[in-house]
Amino acid sequence: MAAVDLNAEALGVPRKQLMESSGNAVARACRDLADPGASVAVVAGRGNNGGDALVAARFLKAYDVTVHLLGRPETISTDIARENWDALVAGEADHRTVTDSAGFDLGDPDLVVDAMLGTGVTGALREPEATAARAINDSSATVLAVDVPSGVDADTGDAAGLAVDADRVVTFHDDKPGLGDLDCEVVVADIGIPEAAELFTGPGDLLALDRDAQSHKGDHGDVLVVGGGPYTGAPALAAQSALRAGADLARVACPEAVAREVQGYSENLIVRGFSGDRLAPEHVPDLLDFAADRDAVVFGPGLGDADESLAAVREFLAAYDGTAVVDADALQVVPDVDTEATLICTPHQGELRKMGGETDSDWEVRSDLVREFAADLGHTLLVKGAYDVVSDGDAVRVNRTGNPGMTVGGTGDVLAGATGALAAVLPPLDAAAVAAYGNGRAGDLAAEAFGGGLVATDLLERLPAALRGDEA
Ligand SMILES: NC(=O)C1=CN([C@@H]2O[C@H](COP(=O)(O)OP(=O)(O)OC[C@H]3O[C@@H](n4cnc5c(N)ncnc54)[C@H](O)[C@@H]3O)[C@@H](O)[C@H]2O)[C@@H](O)CC1
Ligand SMILES: [K+]
Repeated sequence: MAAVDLNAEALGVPRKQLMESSGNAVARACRDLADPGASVAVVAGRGNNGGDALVAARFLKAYDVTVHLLGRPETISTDIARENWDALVAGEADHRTVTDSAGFDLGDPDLVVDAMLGTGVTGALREPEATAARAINDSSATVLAVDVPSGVDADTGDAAGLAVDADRVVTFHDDKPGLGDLDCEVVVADIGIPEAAELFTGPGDLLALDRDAQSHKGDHGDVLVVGGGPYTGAPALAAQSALRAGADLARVACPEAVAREVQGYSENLIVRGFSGDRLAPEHVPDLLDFAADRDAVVFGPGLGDADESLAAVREFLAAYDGTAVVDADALQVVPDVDTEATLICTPHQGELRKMGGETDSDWEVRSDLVREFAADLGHTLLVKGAYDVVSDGDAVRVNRTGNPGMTVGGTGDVLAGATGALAAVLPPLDAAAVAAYGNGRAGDLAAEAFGGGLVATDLLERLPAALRGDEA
């Protein structure tokens, strides 16, 4: 929800506007439950859940409304909730502040609006919320809960002890998993979050990358790039990109003949050579051993399309059960390989056709085609284009970052490496979507400096800023 929220904000629909819609939906539910003139007690906490109800109070002119704020106004935790409190006070609405539990008097209302806590609840209800919850549960009033009954965890439905016992819940945007088992009516209100906030990647998607401060080396991915032979820059770019996208370790397995050259691109890479000048089936057993201890493998950069190299990819995937990103020439083996592995395939539209997939110049039509093909394959697809389409066969995400300067060679290798790094820490669909977004943003930052003259290494340098969400 926080991710969708940020994406909506980036689309020009700020949180305060959503709060206004939420408050309006709460007021509508009140009108449903009580006749004009009825007494309504709005019990508001200090977060945005309370803020929703403070807005609702403004929409209930036909009722006898009393607003109880649990806590001192200075402790309201968000600006938008505080602004709505200030508006009620300035408008001389009937309001009280409850600074200790002894001071809470619910009165005898016909309807209670429970807006103490929503999705921001942590742990058991503290005071004065606990006292207020008991008073609400003891009263004979109809109880309308805002978003989720206070004290209930919206994800699990569990309450850490006491929770409000609601007659109805008006929840926002989407059903919450934890509300299913509650013994009350649940109404979902559309609060005007644009569909695009969920479909298109945006800054909210970067929240998935927030790191635990307690993390250790290796927690953020040990990525193996298998490639090189005819080309040496591609595997080096992909592996460096994995590091720039946050992996702790990036290794390259490439033919001995080019290992030195690959290592020469960067001392940050761990390069391991296998015999000869190209990947062949004889290398597979060793590679499988090596890959078993890695978090993700990136197959393809610079590999070429020699028959024996493609046969090796096929053999590898048939025996591998980890996570792999498949790019470039390696893509063509995917449709007829039987594998337990979780694959993220990163074709451009020409490669997609070569795999047997269809495409279309209209991105919406393309989205459906990509979803269907991903479902047929049983793998995640990231199909590159002006609008990148990502699908796991079920959900679809579309990425709009990037620019025409990125048609230069090597940007696909950067994307494949970043996808590998993110696949080590995120589910496949998210990894592909965030990688596409970050890669495109890195390209946009590079275009600011170099326009159509940008090169792939410019993206590498900008990938960390892009994945941090720095403005272009
Ligand atoms: N897109 C969204 O996410 C939207 C969310 N909205 C509302 O925002 C709510 C989430 O707002 P917040 O994140 O501000 O969180 P909440 O308002 O649910 O709770 C945060 C507040 O509760 C306090 N608190 C937490 N646990 C407590 C406990 N056990 N006992 C007592 N106090 C406790 C915190 O200190 C903080 O002041 C949603 O439930 C929904 O009602 C809406 O405004 C519309 C849009
Ligand atoms: K609530």
